[in-house]
Amino acid sequence: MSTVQLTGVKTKWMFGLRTLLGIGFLVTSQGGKVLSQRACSLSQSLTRTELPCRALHSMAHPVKYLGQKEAQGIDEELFSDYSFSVDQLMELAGLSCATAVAKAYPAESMVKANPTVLIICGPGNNGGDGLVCARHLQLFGYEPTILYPKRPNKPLFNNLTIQCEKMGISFLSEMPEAKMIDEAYNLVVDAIFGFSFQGAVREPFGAILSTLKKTTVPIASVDIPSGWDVEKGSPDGIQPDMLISLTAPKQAASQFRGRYHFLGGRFVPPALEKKYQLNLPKYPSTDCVYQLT
Ligand SMILES: NC(=O)C1=CN([C@@H]2O[C@H](COP(=O)(O)OP(=O)(O)OC[C@H]3O[C@@H](n4cnc5c(N)ncnc54)[C@H](OP(=O)(O)O)[C@@H]3O)[C@@H](O)[C@H]2O)[C@H](O)CC1
Ligand SMILES: [K+]
Repeated sequence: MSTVQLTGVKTKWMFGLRTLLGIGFLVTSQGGKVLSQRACSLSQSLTRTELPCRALHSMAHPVKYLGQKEAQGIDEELFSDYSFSVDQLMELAGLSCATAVAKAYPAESMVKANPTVLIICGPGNNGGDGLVCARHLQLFGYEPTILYPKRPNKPLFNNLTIQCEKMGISFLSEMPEAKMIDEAYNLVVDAIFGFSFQGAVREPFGAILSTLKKTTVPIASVDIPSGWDVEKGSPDGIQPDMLISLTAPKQAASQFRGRYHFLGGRFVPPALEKKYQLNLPKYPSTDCVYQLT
């Protein structure tokens, strides 16, 4: 065991193969980028199939990056033509997010004494994915806490909220300051906005995103980094360490500079994939996520 100082946080870490691959350690995005590049080249020379990097993947099998209208069209078709319910897909989406988090940030390697995770949920289905993710993270041995400032009064979201409460997950009444987040949590899951986000950010989310920009703990964004234009991204926005694209990446994902890009939401019927020419990668075995980078 050795001890290193990362942005003022005393961090114990094992220098094993996992470290070399850049998986499982919570560092700032700057440190993350270095590890990420390292992980990519190492993985290519060691295990090409286990940790495919963006370039490797895109050469062999380019996944389609969706525009906003196309993403909403596929979503709509899943519900209308294929008769899925929102609850069904949200459960699979949220489970994918929790699984991706567990793969990239194993609870046992978190730098704080407890594997605490702050999950910030927005007012739409992206927020619902966050609630499901919180529930599964709890089952995976993490200590999730939820901030859910704008709750739609609909059975779906009420039920998801009750499920989390009954599982002993705490809900915060207000957004903590950046310093407090850095002290108390290992990771923030950003489930504020997904592919329906448009225009200038309205409160209370403007203040929440400003605070998130000041934090140094890694951020894992669900589907889109919140506040980013769904197609063009946002150079001044939050810069997550992880992105979990659901169904297929959106065009903004091409601006993502974090370490981990996962694909989740393994629920797309083959005919729909073919119609939209999604070119989804083959998920390994029974996995519900695929690591793109
Ligand atoms: N097919 C799939 O891949 C599935 C993905 N899922 C997840 O669903 C989201 C998309 O969900 P949707 O409800 O359509 O939209 P969002 O969650 O992105 O956001 C809608 C809410 O956000 C508010 N909003 C929009 N823009 C702003 C803004 N500028 N400022 C503040 N608030 C904003 C909007 O408010 P309104 O007042 O405009 O109504 C909505 O309340 C997708 O990304 C995935 O994460 C499904 O879970 C499963 C299927
Ligand atoms: K998000």
